[in-house]
Parts: sequence; structure tokens; C-alpha cells
Amino acid sequence: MSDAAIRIENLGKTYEGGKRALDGVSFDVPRGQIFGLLGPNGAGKSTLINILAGLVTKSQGQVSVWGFDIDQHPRNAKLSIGVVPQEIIFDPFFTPREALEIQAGLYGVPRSQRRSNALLAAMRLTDKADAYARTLSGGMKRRLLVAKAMVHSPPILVLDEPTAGVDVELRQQLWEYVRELHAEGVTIVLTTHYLEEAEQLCDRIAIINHGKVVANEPTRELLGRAQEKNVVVTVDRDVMAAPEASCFEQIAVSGERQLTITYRKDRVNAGEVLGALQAQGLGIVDVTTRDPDLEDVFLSLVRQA
Ligand SMILES: Nc1ncnc2c1ncn2[C@@H]1O[C@H](COP(=O)(O)OP(=O)(O)OP(=O)(O)O)[C@@H](O)[C@H]1O
Repeated sequence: MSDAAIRIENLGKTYEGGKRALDGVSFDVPRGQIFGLLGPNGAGKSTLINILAGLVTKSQGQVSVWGFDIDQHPRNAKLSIGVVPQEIIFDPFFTPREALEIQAGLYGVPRSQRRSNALLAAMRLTDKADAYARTLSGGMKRRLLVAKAMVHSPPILVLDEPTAGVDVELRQQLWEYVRELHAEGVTIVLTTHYLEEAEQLCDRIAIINHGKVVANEPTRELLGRAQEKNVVVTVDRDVMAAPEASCFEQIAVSGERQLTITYRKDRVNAGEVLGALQAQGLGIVDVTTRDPDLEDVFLSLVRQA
């Protein structure tokens, strides 16, 4: 049995009409982690998640979920995963409690093991337990989708863009719940457009672009890949032309007495950069720096691919 929560090997998907959405994708999602799947629009993220959820059939490759091959043991694979889809789809005439009970029935969860009330409470939907789904706000509907995905207590929860178009408070609540599940040992896979969110939440991140994996690393290592650093330096006199020095990757006059310099932090340190300015007779009045974040890494990887 595979020790990965999800193992994807050489996965390919070509849609009818010839669109190649996934092209030889391989990676493992380690058990117990929060795993981020990132990529620009149309990269293939939803296709991959829909294959995991059994909603899209793959064209090539192997996928196992919690050690169960999705072709050989589809039922066990399905029982091991809960998927929160990107789009909100509901029968408007069911109440949240009924929706959870029906979902539990579909998964064959015995009545004695159902936990609709606990899920409604965790998703702060107790007040709305018996209201029609059509009367719920967008945020409440999204929370109900998360509860639905967890009715069978799967060891893996997959969230496809769970915070797209969702207000800040709900995002925070959702992440709080995700962190609680993670603390209980649930493996989490999420796609998000909010890189900052991925940076804060994920242990590991895979980036896909045009259906191919372009990075798959622990978040910290991925961030460490961004070696370029920017400093904005205010100097004590007007500068007409940018001074030159070998330790600058780039330099530009960005204000009357301001220079913006890019340097590689694996080659030089900030002291050398400032020293090079002082050596040219400029006095340093102020310095601000910015560490590269996931957005910089993401853009550089996606540009290269
Ligand atoms: N049912 C389909 N039939 C044909 N092409 C499709 C189908 N679904 C998706 N595609 C195409 O496959 C590619 C990957 O789409 P997918 O939805 O997986 O990307 P994504 O990374 O999830 O993007 P987004 O972030 O916008 O949801 C896109 O070019 C898309 O147009």
C-alpha cells in the first residue's frame, strides 16, 4: 500500500475536441499535510481534482487515493476523499440538515455514525439547519459544501478554490476549520488563486502550468528559490543617472533622490550594495527592502515554462 495520501503517476487528460488539459503529471501528496495545488487559469487544476473526485475520466496514467487505485478500487478510493467543488450546486428545496443526511446515505454511513449536527456546528450553520438551502447566503452555501464533503469522515479533504469570491471573514473561518481538520490528521489538498494564502497554509506546493508540473516542493524551499531581492534607497542628493556596480543586477532612478536596486542575495549582501553607492560619493538617508514572496516565485516559474 502506498504511504502517500494521493499518488499521481503520468496522468494525462485530453478532452473531446483535442484539448490536452493534463500532460504527464506525476506527484505524491504526503499524508497529513496541507498541500497546495497552484497554477494560472486553465492550467488543469480542476481537471485533476475532478479526476480525483471520479467526475472526469483520465486518458492516461495511474492515480491512487489512500492506497486505492481509482480504476481497481473506485469505491474505496471514493470513500477516502471528500471534495468541495468550485461551483455551488444544490437542490434548493433541501435544508442543510437534509442535504447532509442524504449525502451520508449516499456514502452508506450508518445512522448511528452520522454527525450532521457536529458538522453544522463546525460550519456555523446550526441556526440554518432547517432552512431551505435557497435562503442561505453564498458564504453559508459554501460552508454547507464543506460539511457535505466531510459526512463520511474521509482522511483526505480536497478544496477547489474554496475562497474565490468569498469575504475575508468567511475565508478566515474556513481556514480555521481546515487547520482544525489538519490537526486531527486529515490530509488537505487545496487550490487557490491567493498565493499569500498558500504561503501561510501549505506545507508543500505543486505548481502546474499548461497541464505540466513546473514545481513540487516544501513551501519554504520554494520561497528560498527566489533569490532576487529589491532595495529602495533614498540618497542625500539628486541623481541624474543610475550609478553602476557589479553587485547590482538592476538599478533604476525611481524618484528624485531614490534608487531601486535589485541584487541576488545568494551572491552579495545588503551591506555590499550600500557600500557600492557610498563608494560613489552618495550618502544613504533611508533604505527599505522587500523579501521575495510566493508570487515572485510563481511568476518566474510560470514565465519560464
Ligand atoms: N469539459 C471540457 N471540455 C473541453 N475542454 C475543457 C473541459 N474542461 C476544461 N477544459 C479545458 O482544459 C484546460 C484546463 O482546465 P481546468 O478547468 O482544469 O483549469 P484550471 O487550472 O482549473 O483553471 P481555473 O483556475 O480557471 O479553474 C482549459 O484549457 C479548459 O478550457
